[in-house]
Amino acid sequence: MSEFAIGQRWLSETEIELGLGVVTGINGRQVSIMFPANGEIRAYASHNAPLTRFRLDQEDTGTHSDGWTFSVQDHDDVDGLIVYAGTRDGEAVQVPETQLHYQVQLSSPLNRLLAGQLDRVNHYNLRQQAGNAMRHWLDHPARGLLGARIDVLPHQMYVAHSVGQRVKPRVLLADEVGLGKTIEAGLILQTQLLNALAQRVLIRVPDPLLHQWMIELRRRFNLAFSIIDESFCEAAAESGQNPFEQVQLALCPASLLDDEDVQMQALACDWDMVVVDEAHQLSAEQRDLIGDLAEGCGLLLLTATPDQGGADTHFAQLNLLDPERFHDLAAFRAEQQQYQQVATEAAGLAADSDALNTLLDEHGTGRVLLRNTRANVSGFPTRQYHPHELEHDALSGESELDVKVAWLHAFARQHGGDKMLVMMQTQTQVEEVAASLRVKFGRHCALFHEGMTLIERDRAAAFFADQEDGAQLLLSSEIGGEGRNFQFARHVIMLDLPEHPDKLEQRIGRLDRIGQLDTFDIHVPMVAGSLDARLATWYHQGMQAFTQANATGHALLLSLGRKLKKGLQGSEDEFAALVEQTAAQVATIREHMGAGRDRLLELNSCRLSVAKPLCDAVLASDQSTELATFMFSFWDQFGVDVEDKDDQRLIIKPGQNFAANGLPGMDEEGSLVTFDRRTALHYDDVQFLTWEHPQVLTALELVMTEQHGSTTVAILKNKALPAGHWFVEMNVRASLPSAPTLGLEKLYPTPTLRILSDAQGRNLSAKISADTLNKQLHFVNKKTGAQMVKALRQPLQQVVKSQMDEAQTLLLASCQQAATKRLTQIDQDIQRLQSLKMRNPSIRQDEIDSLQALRQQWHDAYAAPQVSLDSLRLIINAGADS
Ligand SMILES: Nc1ncnc2c1ncn2[C@@H]1O[C@H](COP(=O)(O)OP(=O)(O)OP(=O)(O)O)[C@@H](O)[C@H]1O
Repeated sequence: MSEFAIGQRWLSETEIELGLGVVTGINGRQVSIMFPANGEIRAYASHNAPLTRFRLDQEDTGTHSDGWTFSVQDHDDVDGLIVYAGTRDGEAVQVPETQLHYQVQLSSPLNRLLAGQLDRVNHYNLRQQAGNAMRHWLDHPARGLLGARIDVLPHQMYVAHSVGQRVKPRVLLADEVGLGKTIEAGLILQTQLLNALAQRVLIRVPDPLLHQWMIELRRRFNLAFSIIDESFCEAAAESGQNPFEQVQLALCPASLLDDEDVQMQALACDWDMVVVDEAHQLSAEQRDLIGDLAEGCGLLLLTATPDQGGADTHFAQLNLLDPERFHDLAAFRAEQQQYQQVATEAAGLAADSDALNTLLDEHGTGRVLLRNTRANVSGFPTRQYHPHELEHDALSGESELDVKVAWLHAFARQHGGDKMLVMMQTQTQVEEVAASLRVKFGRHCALFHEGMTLIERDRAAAFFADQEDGAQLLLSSEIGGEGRNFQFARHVIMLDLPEHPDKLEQRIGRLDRIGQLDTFDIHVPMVAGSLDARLATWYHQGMQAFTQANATGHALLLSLGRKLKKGLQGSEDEFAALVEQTAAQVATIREHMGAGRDRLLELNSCRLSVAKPLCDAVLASDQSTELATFMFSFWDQFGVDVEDKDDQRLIIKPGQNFAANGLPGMDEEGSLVTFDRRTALHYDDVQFLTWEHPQVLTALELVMTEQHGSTTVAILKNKALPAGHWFVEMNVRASLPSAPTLGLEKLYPTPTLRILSDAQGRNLSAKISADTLNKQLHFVNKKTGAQMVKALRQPLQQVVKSQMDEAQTLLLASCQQAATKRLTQIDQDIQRLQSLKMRNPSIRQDEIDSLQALRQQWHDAYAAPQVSLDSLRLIINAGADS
C-alpha cells in the first residue's frame, strides 16, 4: 500500500525552503505535491521521492494556517492523515495536518534531522572546528590586534591594547614623527570595532593626507572608510540626506568641516569615536567644533609635536580630551614641575616593576597622553648629514637658487638609482625649480605643493613611489613635510631650511619612518656665507637637528627669543655665541625633558611587561596552522576554487558551486591571499588572512549562524557493540540575546557543551572524545541516514529532550561562571579607576560611569541566557560483519 494519502503534509528534502507541501494526487507510481509557498505542483516517483513526512511531536509548537499557534499534546491517525490534539491559549484544539501552515520552523537541528535534512559529516566537523576557533579568538589576549598588515612592534601593541580596551577612550597619541600614530589609531579603531565598543567613527584629516589615510585604513586594517567630501555631500543633498548619516565610518577632509552647513550635519549625528590627525594644527574654533562632535564619545588626537604651538596649545589639546581635568593652565604648569621629582623616584625603581607601574599610574598625564620616542623604540635607521658648500659668483647673473638647482641635477645624475625628496618652503620655489630643471637640464620631476588638487598630489606621490617608471625626484613645498610616507626614498635634500625646528623635524620625518631600511642621507646645499649656511650650522652644531630626532624645538625658540634672529644675522662672533648658547640650552632642555615629563611619558607609553606577551601572542597566532586548516575546509565546502600561486600565496576564486553571496576579499576573477605576515607585508595586492580578516569572520558566521553542518548521521563499525546500538552527539549552546556586543560573541558567550549519549540516555561525553569518535566513523548516504532517523524517531527525540534538560542546567552554570568572570573583570577595572581617581585626576568620571553602565548591560544579558541545540549527529553501530 502507498504510504501517501491525499492531504498529507510532506517536505521536499532538496528544497526545504518551499515549506510544507500537500499531497494532491496519487497516480500509480507517481505522487503529486502542491507547495502553497509558490503554488507549484510537483510530480515525484512515489517509491524514491526525496520527500519527508512532516510530523509534530508532543510539546512541539504547531502553526495553524490562520496564523495561530498551538502546543501539541497527542495525535491520532485518521485514514492516513494525522490529527493533532493540543492546546491553544489553554483551550483544547484539534488540528488535522491539512490545516497546518505551510511555513514551518525547521531551523532547530532536531527538526532538521527528523525531516531528513542531513548534512555531510565534514560539514558537521567544520561547524565544530569553527566553534572552537571562534572561542579561542574571543578569549585571545590580543583580540583586535591580530589582523593588521603590520610588523608587530611592542610600542604600537602597547598603545593600541591599553587604549583600545577602554570604553570611550580619549587620548592624545603623540609619538615622535614616523613612529606610527596612524597605525596605532587604526589598531585602536579595529579593537573598538571588533569588540563592539564603537560602531560609528568620524576621522578628520588634513586635506593632503585624505587618500593616504583611506588607503592605510583599507590596506592595513581592511577598514572601508567612506570619504565624505564635497561631491559626496552634493549627492546626499540631492536626495535630501545628511551625508554623515549614510555611512558608519566617515573620513573627512579638514577643510570640509570648516563649512558651517557641514558642521551642522556632522553635529546632528551620534559618533562613537572621533579621530583628529595633526591635532596641533587646530584653531580655537576648530577645537570647539571637535569638542562638540566628540562630546560623550571616544576621541583620539594625533600629533607628533604636541608642544609645537606652545604650552597653551598643548594644554588646549588636553582640555579637549578632558575639560574637567584640564581647566586650569596655571595648575597644570605647576603640576608639570612636579614631574621631575616623580621621574627621579621612578628612576630608582626596577623597570616594569609593580612599584614603578603604580607610580606611573598615579602621576602625570600618562593615561591621556602617550608619547613614544626613538629613544625607547629600537630599530630606526641612522641619519647621515651632508652639508654641500657651493660657490656662487654674484656677478654671473645666476641666483643662489640657480646654483643649487645645477648642483641638484648633477647630484641626482650621480645617484641615478636613488629616490630623492627635495624640500623647500613655497609653491613658487617648487615651480621655479621644476621649470629650471626642465628647461636647463631636460629633467622632469614629480611636484607636490598647495596649488595642486588633492588628486594631483596623490598622483604625484604615486609617480614618485613607482620604482620602475616613476620620477627620481619629488619637489615638495612645506606641505609635503607633514604626514606623508616617503620612506622608500634614500635622500632628503633641503633646498632651503625652515626657521622652526619642528618643521625641519617633520621634513626629515618623511624618510625617518618605520619601513626605512637603510641609513638615509640628509643633504643641505648652501652657498657659503648665506643665511641658509648659518641656519644649517645652527641646526647642526647647536641642536644636532640633522642627526638626532628632536623634540626641543619649541622650548628652544621660547628661550632664545629675539636672540635667534640677531645671532643669525649678526657678526661671526655673535653667530658663534648663538650656536654655543643654543647647544647649552638644548642640553638643558633635553636633560629637563628626559628627567621630567618625557621620561614619565616614555615609561608610560610602552610597558614591556604588557607589550611583550601581546606581541608573542600575535606571533603565536601567526604560526598556528589552525586558521589555514579551517579556511581550506571552508573554501572546499563553499565551492571556492583554490590554487597555489607560490609557497605562501594562494589564488582563490568562486567555483562553479560557490555557495555564498560573495566573500569579502574575493573577486570574481580571483584574489591573492596569504596566511603569512611577511608575505602580506611584501605584497600589497595580497589579502592577509587572520582570524580578524572580514573573509574569515564571514566564514565563521556562515558556518555557525546558518544551518551548515548542524545535523548528520554516521555509521560506527565496532565489533564489541551490538549492531543497531546507537548514540547521539549533541552540541548545545547558550546565547545572550540582549548582550551589549555583536554577532558571534552574543550567540556563543560560552563554549558549546558537547554531550554524547547512548540510547539509554547515559552520558558518555567524558569517556569518548569527538576526535576518538571521528576516527571510527564512516560515511552514510543521505537516504540511508534519513531511513535510520525515521526508524529511531521516538527514542531519539526522548533522549535529546532529556539530555537538553541536563544541558540546560550545565550551561546555565557555565553562563554564571562566564558572567562572574566578565563582571569581576569590569568591577576590577572600575575599582582600579576609582581608586586611581583619588590620586590621579586624569581619570575621567564619565569613563567610570560608562563602565558601570556596561557592567549593568552584561549583568542583565547574563541573567537571561537562552539555551538551544546547535548541532547533533546520530551514530549507529553497524556491528561485526558490516
Ligand atoms: N608596525 C608597522 N609595520 C609596518 N609599517 C609601519 C608600522 N608602523 C608604521 N609603519 C609605516 O611607517 C610609516 C609611518 O607610520 P605613520 O604614518 O603611522 O606614522 P606617524 O607617527 O603618523 O607619522 P607622522 O608623525 O609623520 O604623521 C607609514 O608608512 C606606516 O605605514
